[in-house]
Amino acid sequence: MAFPKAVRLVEMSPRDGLQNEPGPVVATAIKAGLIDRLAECGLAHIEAASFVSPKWVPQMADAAEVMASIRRRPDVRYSALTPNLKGFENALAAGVNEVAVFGAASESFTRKNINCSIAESLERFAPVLEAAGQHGIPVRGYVSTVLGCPYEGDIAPEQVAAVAEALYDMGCYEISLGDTIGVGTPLKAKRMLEAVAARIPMPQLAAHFHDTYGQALANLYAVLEEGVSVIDASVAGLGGCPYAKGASGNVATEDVLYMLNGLGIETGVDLEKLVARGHWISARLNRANGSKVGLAWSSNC
Ligand SMILES: CC(C)(COP(=O)([O-])OP(=O)([O-])OC[C@H]1O[C@@H](n2cnc3c(N)ncnc32)[C@H](O)[C@@H]1OP(=O)([O-])[O-])[C@@H](O)C(=O)NCCC(=O)NCCSC(=O)C[C@@](C)(O)CC(=O)[O-]
Repeated sequence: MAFPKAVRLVEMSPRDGLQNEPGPVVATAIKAGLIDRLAECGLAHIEAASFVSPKWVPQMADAAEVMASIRRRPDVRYSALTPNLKGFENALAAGVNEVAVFGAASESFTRKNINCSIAESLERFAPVLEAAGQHGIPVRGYVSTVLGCPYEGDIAPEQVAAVAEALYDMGCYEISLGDTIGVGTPLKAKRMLEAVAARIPMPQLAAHFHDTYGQALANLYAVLEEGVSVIDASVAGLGGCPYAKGASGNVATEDVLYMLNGLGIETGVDLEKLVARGHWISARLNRANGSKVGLAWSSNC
């Protein structure tokens, strides 16, 4: 299979990147400032917030305020996580363009993350899909732990495919496949993707890879070869996983973009501006920039 001509980048840093940030809650103005700066780079889909329980994820407690503070652009889709109907109603009131439900291929991870079984999670998502349909809001579906679980280890590709298919059949327009703890390797990623793509059309699949073991770019290359054309990434590699100590954030958007540019794949995103945004947010959070491209670019390497 040939590489896609164009890739849609879905920017994760305001949500996946910040939800697990240690220390004090990041100020709403910084979150909104990050989203606005990312939109200026040409990123057309930004996951801006999470309408989840503030007890579970305190960093996302100001989701509505973040949505109210951003300078909305008509060419940008602002999406948010919604684990249940309550989250959906709050997200709708805050004016999101799109929502996402999030499940996992592992029973243990599902329990730790959203406090229910896989079957119960699907039952909870059904009314979200129904309400979203009534309001014309597209719903994305996430499947976590597609290449390994911090509690159960290896996850069978067929198990990933079954959960992905259930979300797709429910009406999720796109399924994002999450290597939550970044343990995957390219061949494993290909095999998992093949199992899912046997049930869901490839254009409806997205790759959401974390970089804990430094494999994310290699894994992305492998699934690009198979025809994946939607990639989730986080500027400066922001993020982590609350259930896997030491897990890294999403692959850095700058690093993905540099690779895609090298492959001649269109994204519509400006790398120079993005590198500046990566430095901007790293300085605000007082943390090291996790993008190799960001660091190299700025040292004139
Ligand atoms: C799903 C629940 C709510 C279940 O949590 P629960 O405790 O089982 O829910 P509950 O229905 O019993 O409610 C408990 C309390 O939460 C409130 N509540 C209930 N729902 C909401 C809501 N939507 N917004 C605000 N508040 C809410 C509810 O009103 C109640 O408040 P209380 O009466 O105690 O004051 C909880 O487990 C939760 O919020 N989990 C979120 C976990 C999370 O956000 N994880 C990170 C995102 S997933 C991820 O990062 C992976 C991904 C997507 O990036 C892909 C990858 O990398 O693999």
